[in-house]
Amino acid sequence: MSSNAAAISVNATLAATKKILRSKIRKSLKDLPPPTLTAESDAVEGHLANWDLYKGCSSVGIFLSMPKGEINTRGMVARAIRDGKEVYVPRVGADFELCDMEMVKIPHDAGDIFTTWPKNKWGIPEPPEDADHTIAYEGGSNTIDLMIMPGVAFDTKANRLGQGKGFYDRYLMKIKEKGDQFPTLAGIGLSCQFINDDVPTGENDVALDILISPGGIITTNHES
Ligand SMILES: Nc1nc2c(c(=O)[nH]1)N(C=O)[C@@H](CNc1ccc(C(=O)N[C@@H](CCC(=O)O)C(=O)O)cc1)CN2
Ligand SMILES: Nc1ncnc2c1ncn2[C@@H]1O[C@H](COP(=O)(O)OP(=O)(O)OP(=O)(O)O)[C@@H](O)[C@H]1O
Repeated sequence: MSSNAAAISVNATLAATKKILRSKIRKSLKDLPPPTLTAESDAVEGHLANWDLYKGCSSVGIFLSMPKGEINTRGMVARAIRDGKEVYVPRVGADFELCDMEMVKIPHDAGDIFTTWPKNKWGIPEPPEDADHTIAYEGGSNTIDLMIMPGVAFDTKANRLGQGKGFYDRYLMKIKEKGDQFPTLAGIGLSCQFINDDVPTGENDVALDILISPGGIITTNHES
């Protein structure tokens, strides 16, 4: 086998292994009773709120949760705004196939974005394209101190398995290519998403600095 063919086969195996793990965890998430999802989301919010790095940071990147099968971030978003942070959220834009993403600042007068902003194909609210929004890392400013990352699964070394489109991994690569400093990367999720087995990883996957589970903050030895 040529080295090129070998690399393709390794990547195919990696993608298949990730897919199996993704569907297993997605099933657990689907079966989670709504009161458990709410209680666990509140617990994660509590740990975030008490974390010194969060308390000291001025800008936070966070995702707006999907309607189902994902930790509910409404409370965390509202809290970060109340705490006076600049809060940035993803906008994936109209062409999903590009897998391109920006982090857009929530304007101070935005109101209840979960009800007023348009929803993308996954039911996630997104900042409207036509409004005059501030984009993170544009013109070398508006950087993000703390990036709260979604995931399907996280392992004990803070490796992350995402939704399988590579949006966040590509976004982080853009920051690196611009020569900007990485934000602190914190993965959040529900209990069934923190697994003892290793998450399969490839060369594009970026390990996180810290995990926040309903049980508390999990620090790692990972050097960012
Ligand atoms: N709340 C939230 N916002 C986010 C993310 C996320 O994980 N959570 N993203 C993180 O990257 C980006 C969006 N990426 C996503 C990629 C795929 C799916 C998804 O549900 N995909 C399949 C699932 C079924 C399957 O493939 O088996 C689908 O289209 O139904 C959702 C979000 C940016 N915004
Ligand atoms: N930085 C990158 N540049 C180019 N392609 C990438 C990059 N990161 C990931 N990809 C590609 O995107 C696809 C999905 O990657 P992967 O399965 O790692 O996504 P994920 O980390 O689960 O998703 P997400 O980051 O959206 O949560 C793969 O084909 C992968 O090769």
